[in-house]
Amino acid sequence: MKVVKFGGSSLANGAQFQKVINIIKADPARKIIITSAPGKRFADDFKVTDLLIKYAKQYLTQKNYQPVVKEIWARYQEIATYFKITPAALQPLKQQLFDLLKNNYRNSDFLIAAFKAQGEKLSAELLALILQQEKLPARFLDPQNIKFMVTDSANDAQILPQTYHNLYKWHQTDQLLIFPGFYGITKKGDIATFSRGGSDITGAIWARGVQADLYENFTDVNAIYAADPHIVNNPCAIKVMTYRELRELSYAGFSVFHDEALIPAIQGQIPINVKNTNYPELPGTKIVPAKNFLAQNIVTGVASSNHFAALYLHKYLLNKELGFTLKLLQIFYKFKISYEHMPSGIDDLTVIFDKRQFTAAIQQNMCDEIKKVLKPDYLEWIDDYAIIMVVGEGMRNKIGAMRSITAPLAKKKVAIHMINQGASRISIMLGTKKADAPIAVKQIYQQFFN
Ligand SMILES: Nc1ncnc2c1ncn2[C@@H]1O[C@H](COP(=O)(O)OP(=O)(O)O)[C@@H](O)[C@H]1O
Ligand SMILES: N[C@@H](CC(=O)OP(=O)(O)O)C(=O)O
Repeated sequence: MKVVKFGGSSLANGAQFQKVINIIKADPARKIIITSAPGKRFADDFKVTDLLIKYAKQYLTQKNYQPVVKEIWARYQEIATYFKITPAALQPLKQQLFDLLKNNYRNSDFLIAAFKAQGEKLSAELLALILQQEKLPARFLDPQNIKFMVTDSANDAQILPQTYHNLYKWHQTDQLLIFPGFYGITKKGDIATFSRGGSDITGAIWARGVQADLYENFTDVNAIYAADPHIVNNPCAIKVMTYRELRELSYAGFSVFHDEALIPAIQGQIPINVKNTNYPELPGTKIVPAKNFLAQNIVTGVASSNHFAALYLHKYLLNKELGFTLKLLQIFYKFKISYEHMPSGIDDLTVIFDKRQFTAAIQQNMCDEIKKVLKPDYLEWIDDYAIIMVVGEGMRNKIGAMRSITAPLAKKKVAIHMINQGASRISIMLGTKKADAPIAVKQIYQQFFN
């Protein structure tokens, strides 16, 4: 059996829905279908998820939300009209969207989560209606009814282990199950979403839960490329890569596949195939376990990401000071801040964070407390920070890899603020200024792929 996820670009309008239906019909093994909310139809268009967030915020701030809710419904109406779905069949879907404001929510975070999740729910219900109209044995599954349980974090939930047990019941279904991506239900009964792009995670959870033979992830590119096509023109397509290669590259900027979605796939050892809805006959990219994987190149891909900040601390004899790092981590814990990396020297330490966790106040208070408790000789908050990740199973123990990465950067006068190699044997991480990140990606790509 295959679990198949269609991204927002694959469900953006009626014509895209038709391609999805053709793909479902083409292979009877495609039994469990995960939907995203309709995405952009053209470059300046809006994703339905973003419109739903606007709807929630306008409602919360008592602004006029009528235009945006009409705009959202128009997206579904357009698809329904394409397939000649009757107004009577459509009415319950429309009602849910308008009724969102009538429900009770624990707080504004859970309200936003519930509004946001409605995009994938309406896509799934509409797809089920269309497939039923085509006489296919399709059935919409509600996360509430089947107990797709997640943690209590409104907009950044994690799956609860009991969900895998609840999903296994469906492993031999002879129906076509249509399930909304991106969200689940907390123990208290609220809707909570994964982080943005999280329908990929739902698909991976289902694939592990029913022990699928394959997790197909349909998107709008022919393959995962060796570099982000927004940065490098016409990058090479990757035919096969390992889970951990993609995990590291997704973490550092390959937005085509959510980095957290790799974890259920790895746990269940489910192979993944990323494919293009517009050209389903193409092979796409296969993502497989490292066992028996033979690397074709030294480097598989190079990614960059800008949402980082760094805290640099200098204190003489830091290496001898008992409990220095312990106290530092206790301060992060107090401010509910997780850190990403912590490269260190004898008298220096840099801590790299995902800066989306910070407000100006948290940043200020945390730095003040660090100064008070740890008394560093020097503390600097570095906001202009990007991470470049060069990844490849072929890099393991490869002599000269570091020189091949840094030499082309020197040519373009890109300064490297940090190099981290060691913990992961298949990647090298570099810190640069944000403006240098695309130059660095292009240079490293040229070095290994041209
Ligand atoms: N290395 C990469 N390979 C392929 N696509 C990438 C890469 N890095 C970023 N992308 C972007 O990811 C997009 C697909 O992801 P996403 O927009 O989430 O699709 P979907 O709507 O199918 O969920 C592509 O259109 C491409 O612009
Ligand atoms: N619709 C959600 C979840 C998602 O995964 O979307 P997409 O498949 O379009 O990346 C979002 O925009 O975040």
